[in-house]
Amino acid sequence: MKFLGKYLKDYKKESIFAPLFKMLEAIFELLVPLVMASIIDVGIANRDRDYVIHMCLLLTLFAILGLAFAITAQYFAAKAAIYTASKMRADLFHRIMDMSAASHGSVGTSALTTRITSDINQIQSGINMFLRLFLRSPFIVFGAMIMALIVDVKSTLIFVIVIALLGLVVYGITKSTLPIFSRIQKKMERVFLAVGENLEGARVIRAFGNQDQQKQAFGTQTEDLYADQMRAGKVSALLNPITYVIVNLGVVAVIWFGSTQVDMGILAKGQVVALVNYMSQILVELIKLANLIVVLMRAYASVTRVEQIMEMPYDERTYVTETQKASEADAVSYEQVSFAYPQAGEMAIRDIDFKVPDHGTVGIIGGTGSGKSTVLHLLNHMYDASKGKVLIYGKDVRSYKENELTKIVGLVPQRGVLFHGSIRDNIRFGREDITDDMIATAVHAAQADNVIESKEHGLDEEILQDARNLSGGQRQRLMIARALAGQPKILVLDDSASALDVATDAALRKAIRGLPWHPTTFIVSQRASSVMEADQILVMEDGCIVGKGKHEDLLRDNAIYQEIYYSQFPKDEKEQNS
Ligand SMILES: Nc1ncnc2c1ncn2[C@@H]1O[C@H](COP(=O)(O)OP(=O)(O)OP(=O)(O)O)[C@@H](O)[C@H]1O
Repeated sequence: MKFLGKYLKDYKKESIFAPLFKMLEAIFELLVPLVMASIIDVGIANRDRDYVIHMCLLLTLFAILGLAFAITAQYFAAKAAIYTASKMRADLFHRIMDMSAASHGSVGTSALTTRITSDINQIQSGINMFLRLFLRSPFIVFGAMIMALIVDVKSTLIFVIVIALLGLVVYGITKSTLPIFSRIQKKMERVFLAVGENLEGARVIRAFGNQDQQKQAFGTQTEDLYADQMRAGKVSALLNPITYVIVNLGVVAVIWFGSTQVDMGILAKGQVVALVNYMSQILVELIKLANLIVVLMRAYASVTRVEQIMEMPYDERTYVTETQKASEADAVSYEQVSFAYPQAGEMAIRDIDFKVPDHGTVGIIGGTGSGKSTVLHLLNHMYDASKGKVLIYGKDVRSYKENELTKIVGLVPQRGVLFHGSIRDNIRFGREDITDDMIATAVHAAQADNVIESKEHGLDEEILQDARNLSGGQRQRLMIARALAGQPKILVLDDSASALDVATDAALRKAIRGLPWHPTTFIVSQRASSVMEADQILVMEDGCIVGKGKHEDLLRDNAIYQEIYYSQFPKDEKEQNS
């Protein structure tokens, strides 16, 4: 709650005025039964038309003032709720943007999406309802009781019994439905996740003819959710009938008791009507209170979930101070590096040891899951190595600031994305120092000239959501251009030419070799043709480097390299060709 208080602190005025105006509205509401009673007992009883008209005008004034106060309260409550939610959403977004890869991986994209959308909406509704009702409803319940006390002390006992019974029923029902509601929230998250995955993977599902299985799995999940919703609905459905029965019994008791009082000349008829009205007001407010409790509990759960993300450590990576002269060493060195992903028991890579001189090219080849991408995740310090050291220009990567590393290492990830916006904006990607000439050089080297030419607006062509107006190969080339545009000293292509045809792939490698600033280049690929010209090839298997050297040496001595190479260039073909 301290967390929420931090946000509401900025809306002190609204947080005070909203309940205050709601209380003012409540005062008028509490006065209405008294005025009604005097209309009946004084105006109608004495056939005093003027009195009735005056009192009716007074009621109209109460209604207008009540409405004005209610609207003002709603304005302040909505303002505090909307601004708090917007600020929290913005802060959460910033927090997610600054999240380390490890934290991001441990929470997961779909959970983060739910927190920034539905959880923040729950918090917004909770704040809005809380500010309007947390004072008003108890105020009306106790106020109506006190007014009843003013009208007739003896009838108050009926009110006490009715309020106690209503309180018990509301408490019992809320207590038994709350755990069901929190289960529903969790199941709803799972349904959202399934919807998201199915929509994103719609094409894959169709391509594999997997629609029926997906429909069935989704059906099971929604049935499960439906069962809980029905359970909660059945229990909640008891609230109205039970409370109405109690209140109506109370009303009967008030009328019965009131009529005996009227007969004895202690109470007037209008006063009995006022008591009945107070009884109804109590009922309405207790039901509102029950709803408020449910909304607040849900909002509380959402606050906890959002807080959990906001409180995550900013950066779990470690940083060291090192002053070694950068230019004196190799561009990249891995010294006996091992690494296990957070929450994974096993090391994904073990004892990785190699050096790359400045301007050198390294090819990394190996089967799927052999650890190729993981080796590169440590190069730009996305994760801390579990053991050993990664050095860039002789300095531990942990001694570089994050923005220094992103300038030095230009990365084309295996599963990169382009964003909605122009091609130019995607290539420049917010880096103001990148000139149009640098973009042109990058586009040319990335073999993306014809991508730009094929678009009506060239570099200003809009990339649509999910880059659906680009082919897989076009996307890859633009992502390579984006990495090259900043002219990084180290270029990392993580299986990022897989959608290019062999000729374009070869032209790309040639263009990279001809780049004027000669970046040190890493090429990860499953294709032997993509890495065979590298100065050094690392062959990976099961998280380890099992071969290191030039193509000719590996082809002669390394069984795994031979296996990969000959599976792509069968011996017979080669012999026939030669
Ligand atoms: N974020 C992650 N969290 C946990 N384990 C991971 C993560 N990423 C990869 N791994 C595991 O680490 C191992 C190495 O994966 P990596 O992606 O480095 O392989 P790869 O050689 O690049 O494979 P591919 O050629 O299929 O891309 C695999 O066993 C994989 O399951």
